[in-house]
Amino acid sequence: MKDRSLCDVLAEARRDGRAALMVDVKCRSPRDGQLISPERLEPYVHALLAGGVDALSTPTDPVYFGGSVATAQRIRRIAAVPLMRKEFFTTVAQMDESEEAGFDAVQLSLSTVTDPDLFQEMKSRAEKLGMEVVVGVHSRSQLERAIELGAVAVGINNRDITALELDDGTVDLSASLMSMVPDDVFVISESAMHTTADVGRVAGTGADAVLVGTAVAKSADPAATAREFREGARAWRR
Ligand SMILES: O=C(O)c1ccccc1NCC(=O)[C@H](O)[C@H](O)COP(=O)(O)O
Repeated sequence: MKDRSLCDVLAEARRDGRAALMVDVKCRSPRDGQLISPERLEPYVHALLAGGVDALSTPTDPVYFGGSVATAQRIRRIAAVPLMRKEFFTTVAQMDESEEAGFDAVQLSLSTVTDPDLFQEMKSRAEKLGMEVVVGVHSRSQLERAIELGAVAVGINNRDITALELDDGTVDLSASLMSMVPDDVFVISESAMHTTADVGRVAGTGADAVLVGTAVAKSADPAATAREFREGARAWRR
């Protein structure tokens, strides 16, 4: 295990009775076009840190999300919080690449890594390299499978990632699946949160973290929005 641990951050939030705030540093979205220009990357990440973000993720896919491993390394250089990689992973070698780039965690989505043997090989390799694996799910059956696979953390994506964000997504999905998750599995609810009320509603279902991308990137004051979302994820749990 690395010094920085996403699960430690989630456990700490759980002990504090709040949901942690994760921000997805997404340079481009298929729905909204460019969100973070290359010259804005470092100021943006500094703003998130100033806003008290607990952990970060970033999609490294260049085609739809405008990301890259090089961009992730720029984030890594300035952010001491846990960093999770999102990607349409296709090879086990990408686990080594993730570790070398400085990621603490990878999200392996059951929607995109559909070959069970490849999924298992990627998971084992990532864990062997000391990274944490978040199993991405988008349905009840995928959540059951994630639990069977011994996931320590699941990312419930409120959007169908295979629709490339052109679906609206709804936090109702996280709300409906929460009761199925055993206590010893951490839950990150991801996507389709636009307001502090959305964040609060998800935190209120018992998620250990909320992961927001677009709403923070589009905000005129990302530090203030991160602060507000973090506070929302705390206040609604009381
Ligand atoms: O979720 C994945 O597995 C994934 C893989 C490759 C590229 C992107 C991926 N996910 C991106 C997202 O799910 C969203 O950007 C993220 O949850 C933030 O969503 P939003 O707040 O709605 O912008």
